[in-house]
Amino acid sequence: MAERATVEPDTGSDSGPDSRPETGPDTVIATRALTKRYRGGQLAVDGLDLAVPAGSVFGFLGPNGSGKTTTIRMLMGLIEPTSGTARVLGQPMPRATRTVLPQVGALIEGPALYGFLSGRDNLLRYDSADPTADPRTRRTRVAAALDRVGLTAAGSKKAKAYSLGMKQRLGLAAALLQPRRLLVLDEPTNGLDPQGMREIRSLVRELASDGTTVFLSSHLLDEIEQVCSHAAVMAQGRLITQGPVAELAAGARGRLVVTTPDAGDAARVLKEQGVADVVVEEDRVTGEPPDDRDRDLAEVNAALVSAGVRVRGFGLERASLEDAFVALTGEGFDVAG
Ligand SMILES: Nc1ncnc2c1ncn2[C@@H]1O[C@H](COP(=O)(O)OP(=O)(O)OP(=O)(O)O)[C@@H](O)[C@H]1O
Repeated sequence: MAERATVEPDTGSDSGPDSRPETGPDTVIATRALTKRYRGGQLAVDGLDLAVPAGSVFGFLGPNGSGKTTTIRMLMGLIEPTSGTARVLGQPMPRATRTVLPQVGALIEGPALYGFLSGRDNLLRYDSADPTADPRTRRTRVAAALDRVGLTAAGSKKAKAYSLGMKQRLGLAAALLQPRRLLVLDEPTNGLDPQGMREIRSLVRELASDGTTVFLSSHLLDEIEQVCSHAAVMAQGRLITQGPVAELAAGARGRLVVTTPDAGDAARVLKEQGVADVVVEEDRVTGEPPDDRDRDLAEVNAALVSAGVRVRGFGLERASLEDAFVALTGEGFDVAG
Protein backbone atom coordinates (compact mmCIF):
# COMPACT_ATOMS: atom_id res chain seq x y z
CA MET A 1 0.00 0.00 0.00
CA ALA A 2 1.19 3.49 -0.80
CA GLU A 3 2.21 5.73 2.07
CA ARG A 4 -0.01 8.69 2.71
CA ALA A 5 1.47 11.58 0.76
CA THR A 6 3.19 14.21 2.83
CA VAL A 7 5.42 17.03 1.79
CA GLU A 8 8.14 18.70 3.76
CA PRO A 9 7.61 22.41 4.38
CA ASP A 10 9.31 24.20 1.52
CA THR A 11 10.50 27.34 3.24
CA GLY A 12 12.01 26.06 6.45
CA SER A 13 10.98 29.29 8.10
CA ASP A 14 8.60 28.96 11.00
CA SER A 15 8.31 32.54 12.07
CA GLY A 16 6.82 35.70 10.69
CA PRO A 17 3.68 36.15 8.66
CA ASP A 18 3.07 33.53 6.01
CA SER A 19 3.36 35.28 2.68
CA ARG A 20 2.25 32.15 0.82
CA PRO A 21 -0.79 30.94 2.70
CA GLU A 22 -1.65 28.31 0.13
CA THR A 23 1.58 26.36 0.56
CA GLY A 24 2.42 24.23 3.56
CA PRO A 25 3.39 20.76 4.62
CA ASP A 26 0.07 19.39 3.44
CA THR A 27 -0.01 21.07 0.06
CA VAL A 28 0.96 18.74 -2.78
CA ILE A 29 0.45 21.20 -5.63
CA ALA A 30 0.74 24.94 -5.11
CA THR A 31 0.80 27.56 -7.83
CA ARG A 32 1.08 31.30 -7.56
CA ALA A 33 -0.06 33.63 -10.32
CA LEU A 34 0.72 30.85 -12.78
CA THR A 35 0.25 32.18 -16.29
CA LYS A 36 0.71 30.79 -19.78
CA ARG A 37 0.44 32.82 -22.93
CA TYR A 38 1.07 30.76 -26.06
CA ARG A 39 3.19 32.13 -28.89
CA GLY A 40 0.12 32.99 -30.94
CA GLY A 41 -0.93 35.31 -28.11
CA GLN A 42 -3.58 33.03 -26.60
CA LEU A 43 -3.76 33.56 -22.81
CA ALA A 44 -4.53 29.96 -21.83
CA VAL A 45 -3.94 30.23 -18.05
CA ASP A 46 -4.24 33.55 -16.30
CA GLY A 47 -2.85 34.17 -12.80
CA LEU A 48 -3.73 30.79 -11.32
CA ASP A 49 -3.37 30.25 -7.53
CA LEU A 50 -4.04 26.58 -6.90
CA ALA A 51 -3.66 24.65 -3.63
CA VAL A 52 -4.12 20.89 -3.64
CA PRO A 53 -4.15 19.36 -0.15
CA ALA A 54 -2.37 16.05 0.50
CA GLY A 55 -4.69 13.07 0.50
CA SER A 56 -7.39 14.83 -1.50
CA VAL A 57 -9.04 13.68 -4.69
CA PHE A 58 -8.85 17.03 -6.38
CA GLY A 59 -11.09 17.72 -9.36
CA PHE A 60 -9.87 20.28 -11.84
CA LEU A 61 -13.08 21.25 -13.52
CA GLY A 62 -13.76 23.41 -16.50
CA PRO A 63 -15.27 23.38 -19.96
CA ASN A 64 -13.12 22.51 -22.98
CA GLY A 65 -10.53 25.18 -23.62
CA SER A 66 -10.57 26.57 -20.08
CA GLY A 67 -6.85 25.89 -19.56
CA LYS A 68 -6.80 22.55 -17.70
CA THR A 69 -4.38 20.71 -19.96
CA THR A 70 -2.10 23.72 -20.19
CA THR A 71 -1.98 23.89 -16.38
CA ILE A 72 -1.24 20.17 -16.09
CA ARG A 73 1.54 20.46 -18.66
CA MET A 74 3.11 23.27 -16.64
CA LEU A 75 2.76 21.25 -13.41
CA MET A 76 4.50 18.29 -15.01
CA GLY A 77 7.33 20.47 -16.34
CA LEU A 78 6.39 19.78 -19.96
CA ILE A 79 6.05 23.46 -20.81
CA GLU A 80 7.42 26.63 -19.20
CA PRO A 81 5.04 29.11 -17.64
CA THR A 82 5.10 32.62 -19.06
CA SER A 83 5.10 33.91 -15.48
CA GLY A 84 4.23 32.81 -11.97
CA THR A 85 5.40 29.73 -10.09
CA ALA A 86 4.37 26.13 -9.59
CA ARG A 87 5.48 23.78 -6.81
CA VAL A 88 4.75 20.06 -6.92
CA LEU A 89 5.54 17.92 -3.87
CA GLY A 90 7.21 21.00 -2.41
CA GLN A 91 9.62 21.43 -5.33
CA PRO A 92 9.68 24.16 -7.96
CA MET A 93 8.66 23.13 -11.47
CA PRO A 94 10.00 22.85 -14.09
CA ARG A 95 13.38 23.19 -12.28
CA ALA A 96 12.89 20.04 -10.15
CA THR A 97 11.25 17.95 -12.87
CA ARG A 98 13.81 15.16 -12.52
CA THR A 99 13.33 14.68 -8.80
CA VAL A 100 9.59 15.25 -8.79
CA LEU A 101 8.38 13.21 -11.76
CA PRO A 102 9.48 9.79 -10.44
CA GLN A 103 7.13 10.37 -7.50
CA VAL A 104 4.21 11.28 -9.75
CA GLY A 105 2.10 8.89 -11.78
CA ALA A 106 0.67 10.70 -14.77
CA LEU A 107 -1.94 9.82 -17.36
CA ILE A 108 -2.00 12.64 -19.86
CA GLU A 109 -3.57 12.61 -23.31
CA GLY A 110 -4.17 8.86 -23.30
CA PRO A 111 -1.53 6.17 -22.82
CA ALA A 112 0.98 5.52 -25.61
CA LEU A 113 0.60 1.80 -26.29
CA TYR A 114 2.07 -0.68 -28.70
CA GLY A 115 -0.92 -2.50 -30.14
CA PHE A 116 1.09 -5.53 -31.21
CA LEU A 117 2.34 -6.12 -27.67
CA SER A 118 0.28 -7.64 -24.89
CA GLY A 119 -0.82 -5.45 -22.00
CA ARG A 120 1.81 -7.10 -19.80
CA ASP A 121 4.60 -6.59 -22.36
CA ASN A 122 3.60 -2.96 -22.78
CA LEU A 123 4.09 -2.45 -19.04
CA LEU A 124 7.40 -4.35 -19.03
CA ARG A 125 8.62 -2.19 -21.88
CA TYR A 126 7.40 1.01 -20.25
CA ASP A 127 9.08 0.10 -16.97
CA SER A 128 12.38 -0.77 -18.64
CA ALA A 129 12.43 2.72 -20.19
CA ASP A 130 12.33 4.20 -16.68
CA PRO A 131 15.89 4.62 -15.35
CA THR A 132 14.62 4.78 -11.76
CA ALA A 133 12.83 1.40 -12.01
CA ASP A 134 14.50 -1.67 -10.50
CA PRO A 135 14.72 -4.45 -13.14
CA ARG A 136 14.86 -7.13 -10.44
CA THR A 137 11.36 -6.33 -9.23
CA ARG A 138 9.97 -5.50 -12.69
CA ARG A 139 7.88 -8.65 -13.26
CA THR A 140 6.39 -8.54 -9.77
CA ARG A 141 5.55 -4.85 -10.04
CA VAL A 142 3.97 -5.32 -13.48
CA ALA A 143 1.85 -8.21 -12.18
CA ALA A 144 0.77 -6.13 -9.17
CA ALA A 145 -0.14 -3.14 -11.38
CA LEU A 146 -2.18 -5.36 -13.74
CA ASP A 147 -3.95 -6.81 -10.74
CA ARG A 148 -4.61 -3.36 -9.34
CA VAL A 149 -6.51 -2.26 -12.45
CA GLY A 150 -8.27 -5.60 -12.96
CA LEU A 151 -6.35 -6.63 -16.08
CA THR A 152 -4.65 -9.80 -14.84
CA ALA A 153 -6.84 -12.05 -16.97
CA ALA A 154 -6.41 -9.83 -20.05
CA GLY A 155 -2.67 -9.29 -19.45
CA SER A 156 -1.60 -11.60 -22.28
CA LYS A 157 -4.01 -10.14 -24.83
CA LYS A 158 -2.63 -7.77 -27.44
CA ALA A 159 -3.29 -4.15 -26.52
CA LYS A 160 -4.95 -3.50 -29.89
CA ALA A 161 -7.71 -5.91 -28.83
CA TYR A 162 -8.39 -3.84 -25.68
CA SER A 163 -11.46 -1.67 -25.35
CA LEU A 164 -10.87 2.03 -24.77
CA GLY A 165 -11.61 1.51 -21.07
CA MET A 166 -9.08 -1.32 -20.85
CA LYS A 167 -6.48 0.86 -22.59
CA GLN A 168 -7.15 3.60 -20.09
CA ARG A 169 -6.79 1.11 -17.23
CA LEU A 170 -3.51 -0.09 -18.72
CA GLY A 171 -2.37 3.54 -18.78
CA LEU A 172 -3.26 3.79 -15.10
CA ALA A 173 -1.36 0.56 -14.43
CA ALA A 174 1.70 2.18 -16.05
CA ALA A 175 1.31 5.12 -13.68
CA LEU A 176 1.16 2.67 -10.76
CA LEU A 177 4.32 0.67 -11.49
CA GLN A 178 6.10 2.55 -8.72
CA PRO A 179 4.71 3.83 -5.43
CA ARG A 180 3.45 7.34 -6.10
CA ARG A 181 2.70 10.25 -3.85
CA LEU A 182 0.61 11.94 -6.49
CA LEU A 183 -1.42 10.80 -9.49
CA VAL A 184 -2.22 13.32 -12.20
CA LEU A 185 -4.96 12.21 -14.58
CA ASP A 186 -6.03 14.42 -17.49
CA GLU A 187 -9.64 13.65 -18.40
CA PRO A 188 -9.27 9.96 -17.47
CA THR A 189 -12.80 9.02 -18.50
CA ASN A 190 -12.91 10.97 -21.76
CA GLY A 191 -14.39 8.89 -24.56
CA LEU A 192 -15.35 5.97 -22.33
CA ASP A 193 -18.78 4.38 -22.24
CA PRO A 194 -20.73 4.52 -18.95
CA GLN A 195 -19.36 1.16 -17.80
CA GLY A 196 -15.77 2.23 -18.57
CA MET A 197 -16.38 5.49 -16.72
CA ARG A 198 -17.67 3.65 -13.67
CA GLU A 199 -14.61 1.38 -13.65
CA ILE A 200 -12.14 4.26 -13.81
CA ARG A 201 -14.04 6.23 -11.19
CA SER A 202 -14.09 3.36 -8.73
CA LEU A 203 -10.42 2.75 -9.38
CA VAL A 204 -9.65 6.39 -8.61
CA ARG A 205 -11.62 6.16 -5.37
CA GLU A 206 -9.74 3.01 -4.43
CA LEU A 207 -6.35 4.58 -5.12
CA ALA A 208 -7.30 7.61 -3.09
CA SER A 209 -8.41 5.48 -0.16
CA ASP A 210 -4.78 4.36 0.14
CA GLY A 211 -3.84 7.98 0.78
CA THR A 212 -2.43 8.81 -2.66
CA THR A 213 -3.32 12.35 -3.67
CA VAL A 214 -5.18 12.30 -6.98
CA PHE A 215 -5.43 15.36 -9.20
CA LEU A 216 -7.83 14.78 -12.06
CA SER A 217 -9.17 17.09 -14.69
CA SER A 218 -12.65 16.75 -16.03
CA HIS A 219 -15.27 18.70 -17.90
CA LEU A 220 -17.97 16.58 -16.23
CA LEU A 221 -19.56 18.10 -13.17
CA ASP A 222 -21.24 14.93 -12.00
CA GLU A 223 -17.92 13.10 -12.21
CA ILE A 224 -16.31 15.64 -9.88
CA GLU A 225 -19.25 15.42 -7.48
CA GLN A 226 -19.09 11.62 -7.45
CA VAL A 227 -15.36 11.17 -7.09
CA CYS A 228 -13.69 14.26 -5.66
CA SER A 229 -13.28 15.61 -2.14
CA HIS A 230 -12.02 18.97 -3.42
CA ALA A 231 -12.33 20.89 -6.66
CA ALA A 232 -11.15 23.95 -8.51
CA VAL A 233 -13.34 25.48 -11.16
CA MET A 234 -11.76 27.06 -14.24
CA ALA A 235 -13.33 29.23 -16.90
CA GLN A 236 -11.42 30.96 -19.71
CA GLY A 237 -8.04 30.40 -18.10
CA ARG A 238 -9.00 31.82 -14.72
CA LEU A 239 -9.72 30.16 -11.43
CA ILE A 240 -13.32 30.79 -10.44
CA THR A 241 -13.23 29.04 -7.08
CA GLN A 242 -11.61 26.14 -5.21
CA GLY A 243 -12.20 24.22 -1.99
CA PRO A 244 -13.96 21.16 -0.59
CA VAL A 245 -16.71 20.04 -2.97
CA ALA A 246 -19.33 20.13 -0.21
CA GLU A 247 -18.48 23.75 0.58
CA LEU A 248 -18.47 24.83 -3.06
CA ALA A 249 -21.95 23.46 -3.51
CA ALA A 250 -23.11 24.94 -0.22
CA GLY A 251 -21.83 28.36 -1.31
CA ALA A 252 -24.36 28.47 -4.11
CA ARG A 253 -27.96 29.31 -3.42
CA GLY A 254 -30.19 26.45 -4.39
CA ARG A 255 -33.20 26.85 -6.63
CA LEU A 256 -36.43 28.16 -5.24
CA VAL A 257 -39.14 25.49 -5.43
CA VAL A 258 -42.84 26.29 -5.09
CA THR A 259 -45.43 23.51 -5.08
CA THR A 260 -48.90 24.72 -6.04
CA PRO A 261 -51.98 23.74 -8.03
CA ASP A 262 -51.86 27.29 -9.51
CA ALA A 263 -48.55 26.85 -11.33
CA GLY A 264 -49.26 29.37 -14.12
CA ASP A 265 -50.12 32.20 -11.72
CA ALA A 266 -47.21 31.27 -9.48
CA ALA A 267 -44.78 31.50 -12.41
CA ARG A 268 -46.09 34.96 -13.31
CA VAL A 269 -45.80 36.28 -9.74
CA LEU A 270 -42.34 34.78 -9.29
CA LYS A 271 -41.12 36.55 -12.44
CA GLU A 272 -42.61 39.83 -11.16
CA GLN A 273 -40.70 39.26 -7.94
CA GLY A 274 -37.38 39.01 -9.77
CA VAL A 275 -37.09 35.22 -9.83
CA ALA A 276 -35.10 34.23 -12.94
CA ASP A 277 -35.16 31.12 -15.12
CA VAL A 278 -38.66 30.13 -14.00
CA VAL A 279 -39.54 26.57 -14.99
CA VAL A 280 -42.98 24.97 -14.58
CA GLU A 281 -43.24 21.19 -14.21
CA GLU A 282 -46.84 20.25 -13.40
CA ASP A 283 -47.42 21.50 -9.85
CA ARG A 284 -43.78 22.44 -9.28
CA VAL A 285 -42.47 25.87 -10.18
CA THR A 286 -38.73 26.43 -9.79
CA GLY A 287 -36.43 29.36 -10.41
CA GLU A 288 -33.30 31.24 -9.41
CA PRO A 289 -34.01 33.27 -6.27
CA PRO A 290 -33.57 37.04 -6.76
CA ASP A 291 -29.98 38.26 -6.35
CA ASP A 292 -31.19 41.19 -4.33
CA ARG A 293 -30.19 40.17 -0.82
CA ASP A 294 -32.51 42.77 0.71
CA ARG A 295 -35.50 40.99 -0.71
CA ASP A 296 -36.39 38.37 1.83
CA LEU A 297 -37.79 35.15 0.38
CA ALA A 298 -40.69 35.62 2.80
CA GLU A 299 -41.71 38.61 0.68
CA VAL A 300 -41.79 36.46 -2.41
CA ASN A 301 -43.96 33.97 -0.56
CA ALA A 302 -46.26 36.75 0.66
CA ALA A 303 -46.61 38.06 -2.91
CA LEU A 304 -47.70 34.60 -4.06
CA VAL A 305 -50.27 34.31 -1.31
CA SER A 306 -51.69 37.80 -1.83
CA ALA A 307 -52.06 37.05 -5.57
CA GLY A 308 -54.30 34.14 -4.59
CA VAL A 309 -51.77 31.39 -5.37
CA ARG A 310 -52.40 28.36 -3.16
CA VAL A 311 -48.89 27.58 -1.90
CA ARG A 312 -48.46 23.99 -0.72
CA GLY A 313 -44.68 24.04 -0.55
CA PHE A 314 -42.09 26.80 -0.62
CA GLY A 315 -38.36 26.38 -0.11
CA LEU A 316 -34.83 26.25 -1.44
CA GLU A 317 -33.53 23.03 -2.94
CA ARG A 318 -30.04 21.92 -1.95
CA ALA A 319 -27.52 23.40 -4.35
CA SER A 320 -25.31 21.19 -6.47
CA LEU A 321 -21.86 21.91 -7.81
CA GLU A 322 -23.61 22.73 -11.07
CA ASP A 323 -25.62 25.45 -9.34
CA ALA A 324 -22.37 26.76 -7.91
CA PHE A 325 -20.78 26.84 -11.35
CA VAL A 326 -23.72 28.61 -12.91
CA ALA A 327 -23.87 31.11 -10.04
CA LEU A 328 -20.14 31.81 -10.25
CA THR A 329 -19.72 32.09 -13.99
CA GLY A 330 -23.17 33.10 -15.13
CA GLU A 331 -22.90 30.29 -17.66
CA GLY A 332 -24.56 26.95 -18.00
CA PHE A 333 -22.52 23.80 -17.84
CA ASP A 334 -22.76 20.94 -20.28
CA VAL A 335 -23.24 18.19 -17.70
CA ALA A 336 -23.73 15.46 -20.24
CA GLY A 337 -20.27 16.21 -21.67
N1 LIG B 1 -0.02 24.76 -28.13
C1 LIG B 1 -0.93 25.72 -28.13
N2 LIG B 1 -0.75 26.86 -28.84
C2 LIG B 1 -1.67 27.86 -28.84
N3 LIG B 1 -2.82 27.81 -28.13
C3 LIG B 1 -3.06 26.71 -27.41
C4 LIG B 1 -2.14 25.61 -27.36
N4 LIG B 1 -2.67 24.64 -26.54
C5 LIG B 1 -3.84 25.13 -26.11
N5 LIG B 1 -4.10 26.36 -26.61
C6 LIG B 1 -5.26 27.22 -26.33
O1 LIG B 1 -5.26 27.52 -24.95
C7 LIG B 1 -6.59 27.49 -24.41
C8 LIG B 1 -6.64 26.48 -23.26
O2 LIG B 1 -6.45 25.17 -23.79
P1 LIG B 1 -6.31 23.86 -22.88
O3 LIG B 1 -6.07 22.71 -23.80
O4 LIG B 1 -5.35 24.12 -21.81
O5 LIG B 1 -7.76 23.78 -22.26
P2 LIG B 1 -8.49 22.54 -21.60
O6 LIG B 1 -9.31 23.11 -20.51
O7 LIG B 1 -7.54 21.48 -21.27
O8 LIG B 1 -9.44 22.06 -22.75
P3 LIG B 1 -9.55 20.63 -23.44
O9 LIG B 1 -10.27 19.79 -22.46
O10 LIG B 1 -10.33 20.94 -24.68
O11 LIG B 1 -8.12 20.21 -23.73
C9 LIG B 1 -7.49 27.14 -25.57
O12 LIG B 1 -8.03 28.34 -26.06
C10 LIG B 1 -6.58 26.50 -26.57
O13 LIG B 1 -7.05 26.72 -27.87
